[in-house]
Amino acid sequence: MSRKFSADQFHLSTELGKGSFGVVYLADDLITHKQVAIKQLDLEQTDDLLEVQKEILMLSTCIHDNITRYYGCFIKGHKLWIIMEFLSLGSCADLLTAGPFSESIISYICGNVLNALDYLHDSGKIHRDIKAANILIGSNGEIKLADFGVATQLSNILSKRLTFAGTPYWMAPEVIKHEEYSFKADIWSLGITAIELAYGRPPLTEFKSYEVIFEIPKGPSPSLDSGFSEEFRDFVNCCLKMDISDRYTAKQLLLHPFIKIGKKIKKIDILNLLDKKLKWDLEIGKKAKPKYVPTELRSENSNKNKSKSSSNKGDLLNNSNDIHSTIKWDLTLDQNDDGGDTLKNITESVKQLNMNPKMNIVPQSPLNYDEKLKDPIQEQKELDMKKEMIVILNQTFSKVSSKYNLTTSQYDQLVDFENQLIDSFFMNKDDRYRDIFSKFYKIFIKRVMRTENEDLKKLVLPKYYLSEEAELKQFRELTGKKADNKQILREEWTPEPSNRHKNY
Ligand SMILES: Nc1ncnc2c1ncn2[C@@H]1O[C@H](COP(=O)(O)OP(=O)(O)OP(=O)(O)O)[C@@H](O)[C@H]1O
Repeated sequence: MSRKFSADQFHLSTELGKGSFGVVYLADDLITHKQVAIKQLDLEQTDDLLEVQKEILMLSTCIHDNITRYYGCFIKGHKLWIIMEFLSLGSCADLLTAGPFSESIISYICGNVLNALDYLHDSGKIHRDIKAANILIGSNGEIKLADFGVATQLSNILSKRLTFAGTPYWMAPEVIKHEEYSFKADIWSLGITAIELAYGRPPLTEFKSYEVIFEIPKGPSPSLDSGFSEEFRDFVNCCLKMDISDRYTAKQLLLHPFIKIGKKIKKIDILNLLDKKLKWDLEIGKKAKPKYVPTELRSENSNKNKSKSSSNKGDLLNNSNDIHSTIKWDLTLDQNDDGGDTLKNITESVKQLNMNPKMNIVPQSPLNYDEKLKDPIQEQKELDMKKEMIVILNQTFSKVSSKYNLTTSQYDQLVDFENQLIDSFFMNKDDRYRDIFSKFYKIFIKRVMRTENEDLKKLVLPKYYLSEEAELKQFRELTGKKADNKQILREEWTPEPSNRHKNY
């Protein structure tokens, strides 16, 4: 029997994550005293909502150990609230940010997802959106599929007003070609997900999402490189057969030798993924997720409190808490279950990191990228880049030291700073980690440019940025137009951009 819900019975707290269509929050159910996850979707068109509600009602009858429970849904204001089981370790995609998974963990995850798919396919249902972001992990290491059906219904509705609905990297060729497709489309997506878990991203990410829809049907099927075991490579090949009739079923894949490898996985192995993720978040200085702010409070919060990327305009207050509050929150959640020992380990490692912020923890992916880099041309390229960076740093150093007459301690500190810069780009040769550092610099500079604390701005930003920011401000005031980047400014403001540039 389905329960009736109302918004008043839920106390929403931290944001758990964002998807294409909405935001997911952790909430306390004040009636059952249990924690649930609530997905809030901004829906402007209410005419299709009945369909979505029916779909979720159907989902709530879907009960399986490897499928996230959907308890029900209701509409509040212009939002649809979907109430579901809370899985405290989040999604595989969340944990994957700290590095690819080992083969045995991938086998364990695939085995569990296959159990869910076998159940769904036997009952005539297709998931349609298998990917790491839709595989959730509970505090006991349990693996559960989420977003089943809901995503499809909603994307149908939302695509009427959005140009972009979903991401095609996991889509089977027959789905892209709009051919008739069956439950075998889920098997293709599982194969792509297995590759995603092994490399940290699905195949073909070098293409934009609108380009990839032409690439997938062309073939050949993606595959794993020879660094992986024979069993794993064969498993992926069985999932990724272009010809649907050759593609294995969930039942057949459950008997595949690769799936046996995951049977020895223990809860601690899964919890270690969380440990690694927490360390990684700490390493990159990830901030706590924003707290939920009820709609009624929105008007009291000025525009500057808006989360820019959120589709729920004005919903979120930027949280001033630092990373430690996230970690504390994560740990308290799990303290109620029987994972005591592992949690102690996590607490200890986090404590150590807090006491010694200089402790050098660089998250290592299970794949050794140094090992993988055997190509001599690539190695030479690496060496050349490093040499060039050192040359540039030395030139910078000598310019700074001659201009500013450094003390011994300033000199030492600059040397440390230089070494850290080199390490951040060359210690780990995986592009994703390097990319994080360059993204970090970019966002940091942008944020400082926007601060109203002029002293801080002057302290951190070079003169070039300060002058440019002043010009942007003047441009906005005079034209009433928003100009957020150099390009717009140059196109609309300066007649001869190249000359202006020479002034700096
Ligand atoms: N039941 C849940 N328990 C815990 N965390 C959840 C739960 N559901 C979702 N999340 C978190 O919220 C994030 C966003 O979920 P959501 O389903 O909205 O989007 P998605 O599946 O990641 O992407 P998309 O909607 O584009 O398919 C997830 O990646 C996960 O971190």
